[in-house]
Amino acid sequence: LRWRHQHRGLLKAAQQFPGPKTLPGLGNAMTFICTPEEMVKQIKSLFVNYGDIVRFWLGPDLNIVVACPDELKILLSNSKMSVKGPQYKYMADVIGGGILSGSGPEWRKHRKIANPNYGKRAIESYTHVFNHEVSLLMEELRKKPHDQQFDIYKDIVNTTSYSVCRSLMGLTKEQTMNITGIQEIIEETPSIYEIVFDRMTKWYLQIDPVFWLTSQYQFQRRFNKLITNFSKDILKHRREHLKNIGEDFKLEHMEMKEDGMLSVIDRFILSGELDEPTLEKETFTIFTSSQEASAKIASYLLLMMAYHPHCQEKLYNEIKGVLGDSDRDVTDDDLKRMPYLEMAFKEIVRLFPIGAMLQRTVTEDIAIRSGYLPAGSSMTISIFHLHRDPRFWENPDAFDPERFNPENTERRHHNAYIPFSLGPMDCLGRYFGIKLVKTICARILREFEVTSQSSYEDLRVTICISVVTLGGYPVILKKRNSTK
Ligand code: HEM
Repeated sequence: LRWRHQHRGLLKAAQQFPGPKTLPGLGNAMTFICTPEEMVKQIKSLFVNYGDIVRFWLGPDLNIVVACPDELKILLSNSKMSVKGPQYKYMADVIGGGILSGSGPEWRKHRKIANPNYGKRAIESYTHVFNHEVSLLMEELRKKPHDQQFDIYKDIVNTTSYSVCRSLMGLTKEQTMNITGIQEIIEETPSIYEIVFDRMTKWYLQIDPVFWLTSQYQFQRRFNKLITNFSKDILKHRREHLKNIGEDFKLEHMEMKEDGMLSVIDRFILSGELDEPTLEKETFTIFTSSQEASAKIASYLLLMMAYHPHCQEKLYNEIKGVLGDSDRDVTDDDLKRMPYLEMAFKEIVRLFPIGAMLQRTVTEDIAIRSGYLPAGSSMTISIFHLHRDPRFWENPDAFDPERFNPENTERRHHNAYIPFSLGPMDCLGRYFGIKLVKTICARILREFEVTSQSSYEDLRVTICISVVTLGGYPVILKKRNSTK
């Protein structure tokens, strides 16, 4: 009763918006106690039953789900919207409240320090590292037994992880291979995100004493120790490296707006702004925000090519036209000459977004078309459902890169496509991810024809922070005749 009295303004404001019936204390939290696949349907049914702006309560948190693209663009770009929502707390329990799950002055400071390494010019300087790591991947793929199906994500995630360590984090190949616990971290990261997402969506796991009784909590504790040791090791290497660099060089490169000569970790250390525990968490965040997303998108792209041979043929001809028959490095100029690869990439991040659902805290009342979002509520956006909304996408679940040819792009509702989010908290690593994914896929598809024993109709996906498949990324690689 006291809660109702204290929050009567929020309760009243909630009445502006339609939404499902609530249970005392729980609100609509029970809606999300279901199988992962059911959850995707439950969220869709909210839009179908209640329209573009829907309210639901996760316990005491009022969520207003906005599905109208024009409204979304304005809201995400609004400075009053640069506080991440309460559900990010469960992410912060693992990666800290910094660049990926934090808000306010701390987040702003970290983002500003890291920014120079994510610009286009800095990413250009990573060409050699990306290609070297992909060459090692190609060697592994060539050893795969002929005609045997395997989960390609497991190979690609090593490539993306090592690429990140050797570019954004500044480590040598040898240091990367020997970072404490790197392989365990790579293998267990999907499980930790499952736990985080479970806590975001299951009300009883949000009660700390209940969570502490679970095996998930034990796993999270162990994983957090892995993170600490992993990050300590990386920080040690970078501190040793920085001792041997002149002060003028450091000053000059710290000032640059776009630059890959210092690593992100160097910038965090040199800024002097982060205490040791924060440095450790942020070191892991820089790693995890990039390796997982890039590996997933590359794996989806290859799987979709396996499921859509006519698209693969078109893409193969484009890649072969640019790279010829040799297994040479892929450059930025090469990628610019691959428009179909760009279209395929865009279609992948439409269907399988990395930030499938976002949440922001409304810090002050914000006027919208049909009323206002009250301070203290959360705005929730389902990029997954926006990208499959039949009002904006014909045959929305079908894979069709042609949606992104210039004519169709022109015709489409521009704000209905936000794979990297929008506004001050948009994706920092888009250029990094795009280039790494394209480099991996162009080189694999040039040398191998990709097939699968399953078909697109068999693909089952769910939301677990990003969109994940329930059966991995099962492909068969067959060497093309013309490749050397
Ligand atoms: C390749 C496909 C990728 C997609 C589709 C993607 C998408 C997104 C989205 C939608 C967000 C907003 C998340 C939110 O507000 O909750 C985000 C945030 C972020 N992404 Fe990505 N991402 C990708 C790859 C990467 C890569 C490779 C990196 C790093 C190299 C990266 C680094 C980040 C960071 C640091 C943020 C937090 C930004 C902030 O809050 O200030 N992402 N990404």
